Amino acid sequence: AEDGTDSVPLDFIVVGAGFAGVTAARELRARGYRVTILEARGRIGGRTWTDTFAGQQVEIGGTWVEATQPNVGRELQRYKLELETDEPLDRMMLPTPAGPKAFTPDDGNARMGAVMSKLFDGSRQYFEKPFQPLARQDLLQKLDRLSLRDRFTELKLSPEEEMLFNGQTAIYSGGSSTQGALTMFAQWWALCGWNVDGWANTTCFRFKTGSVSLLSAMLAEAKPTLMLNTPVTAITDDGKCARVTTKSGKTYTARGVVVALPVNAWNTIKFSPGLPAAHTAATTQGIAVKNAVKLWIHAKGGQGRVYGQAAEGGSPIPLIIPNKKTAEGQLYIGFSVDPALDPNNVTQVRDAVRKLGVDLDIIGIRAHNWGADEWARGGWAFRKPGQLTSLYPDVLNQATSRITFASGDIAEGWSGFIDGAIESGMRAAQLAAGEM
Ligand SMILES: Cc1cc2nc3c(=O)[nH]c(=O)nc-3n(C[C@H](O)[C@H](O)[C@H](O)COP(=O)(O)OP(=O)(O)OC[C@H]3O[C@@H](n4cnc5c(N)ncnc54)[C@H](O)[C@@H]3O)c2cc1C
Repeated sequence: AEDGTDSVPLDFIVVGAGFAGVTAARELRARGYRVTILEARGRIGGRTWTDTFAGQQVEIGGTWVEATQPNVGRELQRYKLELETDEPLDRMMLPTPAGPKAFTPDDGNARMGAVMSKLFDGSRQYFEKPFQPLARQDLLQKLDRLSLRDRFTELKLSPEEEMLFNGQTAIYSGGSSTQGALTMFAQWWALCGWNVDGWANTTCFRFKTGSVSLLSAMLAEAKPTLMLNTPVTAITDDGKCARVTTKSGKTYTARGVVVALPVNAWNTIKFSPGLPAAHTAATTQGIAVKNAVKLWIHAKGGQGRVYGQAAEGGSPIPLIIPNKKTAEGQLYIGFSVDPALDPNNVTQVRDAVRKLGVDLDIIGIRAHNWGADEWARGGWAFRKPGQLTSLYPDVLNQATSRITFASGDIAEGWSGFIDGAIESGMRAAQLAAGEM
């Protein structure tokens, strides 16, 4: 009876032990329910993964958080966890029509901030409430159809100006600025307080004891039955209860299920009845970017704390950000969305980074392709044109009376971030418990 496999149903099943699922489990437990978590991987954390590389604690997925993000801030206080601040940058290598050029961090950020202000001009109105992205749906109907590329075209910036930022719009969008919605980045800009210091702060602070330390603290409170290596294949709501079937053929019955998978993975589960139209559209289109690779690059000293950024199309690794020092040199975080790059090939990585004007003497690489990861099927969330206004009004609701979805990919505030995953888990627990 205790394991839900016979006639006595469990209270709640949470599928997926990333931040959204673990939060939902804790919140359901706080309401007095017993929770079982079914997780496909052999570890918790999903698209966050605290590990070790070059003798240092590193995050293979989501890394940076801020105490000013509402959900992260609240959790830091609750469990008395601390953040660590990255050392300041020595210099920024930014693209110019004449090639990469070194800027002081103040100058480089100010120049990028000037472009961002133009690109997202109007967002104080259309995202007047940054945590309620549909508050001004009236203003968003047309705007939400624009890609970031459409907005660049409309603005007619000088090549110098556009190059300073289109590498970022391209990589966050998944490869090209035509793929990502203007309103996605504009919402981040609004959440950052409409200024470039706020934006720079999104890549500055990390959990001192790793993202896994927050998850572990939450789990200690949630006291779930946690089943790792247990992929779920089918979920049924028969009106009386929810039935969850695992790959090994076991079936668990519960009063409700919180499905805390990446949106891109929803369509790997057989749902009966089938998903509502908005949920189906979301998982068919995908929200997280498909080819996301994050690389930890270990290089001998020499280049120091240099930040490098390419123009759109300028390098298979358009962004590198320095992280910790090691005994031998310096760790850098690189991002790529180029399927042609072999992120474990030192020569390819060195050549890609050289295009940013940074010459690294690489002694080690630790890369993870989140797009190719079968339990992620994508990296960070970045909505496509139209997705906010067409999907959010429905996808935030329960799918059926006993099936509720949670994911950082569909947060109202910081979607694409850990904060958004926690937010979504909080909301899903309320929905599942019948409080909304
Ligand atoms: C490369 C990269 C860098 C990022 N950088 C940052 C950053 O610096 N700061 C930040 O705040 N955010 C960052 N993010 C985003 C952040 O990591 C995510 O928004 C957040 O972790 C998503 O949490 P989630 O719980 O919604 O999904 P996930 O963490 O993906 O959790 C879903 C869980 O479901 C499991 N699962 C999948 N299929 C099944 C199945 N069939 N059965 C059972 N379980 C299943 C998965 O294994 C996983 O554990 C980054 C993401 C990536 C990929």
